[in-house]
Amino acid sequence: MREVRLPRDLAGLAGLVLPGGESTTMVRLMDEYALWAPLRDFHARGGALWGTCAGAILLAAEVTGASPAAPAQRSLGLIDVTVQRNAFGRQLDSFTTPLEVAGLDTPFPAVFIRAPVITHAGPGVEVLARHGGEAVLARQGRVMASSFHPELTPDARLHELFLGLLEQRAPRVGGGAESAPARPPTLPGSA
Ligand SMILES: NC(=O)CC[C@H](N)C(=O)O
Repeated sequence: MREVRLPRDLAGLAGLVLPGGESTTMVRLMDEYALWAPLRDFHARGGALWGTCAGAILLAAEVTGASPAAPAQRSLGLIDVTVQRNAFGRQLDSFTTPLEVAGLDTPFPAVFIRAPVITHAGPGVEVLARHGGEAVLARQGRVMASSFHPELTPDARLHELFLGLLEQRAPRVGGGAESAPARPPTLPGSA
């Protein structure tokens, strides 16, 4: 596992998690570090992607603001969904809830932090969970999008689901682990 900040960091990876944060800032950083084409190429070459919260916003085909007045935002278009940002209100309206997820026997503890919802899913998209009627977890092929933050709970079932996508569908991208640059292990960052 390694942090990906620059296009070259993608070499040798089979999957990529786009974390939560602030998607407007992340769009600017993707411009700054020229990540748009390499990320699309990573997907086209068989890489699996999972976006959580702001990461899900980045993967969506279309992004809308919480109000019609909010400006539209560019996105990668790697999963055929429309995502509405900040759909549950402000930071103070963040919450945790047990979520029924298709394929899991017991509810998943889902942490929503100023989270988006999926307002439209195309025909190729499987909606795996809803909260209050709104889609909050979806998958299309080897791309997953979750409104919530599975990394903030000890429950690893969605991580397992993602790893399953790598094993089943994604050959290693960019020449295999052996040819990836050697790096010291990194601790998870605060982003
Ligand atoms: N927890 C998060 O990732 C919040 C996402 C943030 N509200 C955004 O629109 O980008």
